[in-house]
Amino acid sequence: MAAPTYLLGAVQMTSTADRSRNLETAVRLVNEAADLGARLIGLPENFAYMGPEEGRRAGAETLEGPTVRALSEVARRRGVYVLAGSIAEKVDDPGKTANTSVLIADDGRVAAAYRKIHLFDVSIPDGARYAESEVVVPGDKVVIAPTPLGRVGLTVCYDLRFPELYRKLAGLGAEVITIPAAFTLFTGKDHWEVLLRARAIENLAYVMAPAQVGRHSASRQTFGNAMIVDPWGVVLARCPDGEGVCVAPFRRERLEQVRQELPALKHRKL
Ligand SMILES: O=C(O)CNC(=O)[C@H](CS)NC(=O)CCC(=O)C(=O)O
Repeated sequence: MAAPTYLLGAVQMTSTADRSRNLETAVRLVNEAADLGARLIGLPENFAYMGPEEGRRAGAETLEGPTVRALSEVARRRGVYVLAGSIAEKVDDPGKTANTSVLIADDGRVAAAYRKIHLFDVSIPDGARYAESEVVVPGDKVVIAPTPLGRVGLTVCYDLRFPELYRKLAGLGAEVITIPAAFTLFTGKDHWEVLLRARAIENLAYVMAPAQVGRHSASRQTFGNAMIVDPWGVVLARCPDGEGVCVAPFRRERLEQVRQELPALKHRKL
């Protein structure tokens, strides 16, 4: 029987090219969220490394690598689920990696892994150019993880702009949708909250969105505003600027009430 109520936790951090500091910060903030009572705790996209491309590829790991292992240890020790927002996962193509979100269970085992499907190939009007598909292989699988905390649907960052992925997750029974991100400041200031709340409202699900924040290098600045949104679209918790965590309750009764009062998922025609 799935837990009726528990706390979700979203981490906000400023990852850089300093891997050991990033991992130290990630572990510290997961522990902080666990201290606050959170049982499903998410880290942002690329929490382990944000820096020059060569360094990202050089540090690519498998799901048995040191980054996931370190977080598995925390998950097991604290008895919490940890979403390793995304890591650069080693793939067969030596020039590329996958951008993979890994859900680690409270016994330390990998419960699910999702490879980011939509890659950020965008020239931002502020001058920055992103060409993620030059270095990342896209995933092609929709991933839902049945857990004792509910059915968790995994997505990453730019996926947020593609509602059809979230519809598929809703069809698979998603109750909590995770969206770890490194949204740019430029797009995030206008789009991030609107899109997160829309995904929660239209799919009548909790949304947990850990985020990168602040300045990562001379040319990269992210929006932050890690948040937790309820199935009515209400922002239950939001991180203020800087590194930290925010927590908010998942309540199954609330989820079921909202779905009963507003049965839109049953009214689909297309
Ligand atoms: O580049 C890195 O170091 C880390 N990777 C990212 O930050 C990823 C891929 S480039 N960013 C996004 O998907 C931003 C999406 C976004 O901002 C939007 O949809 O508006």
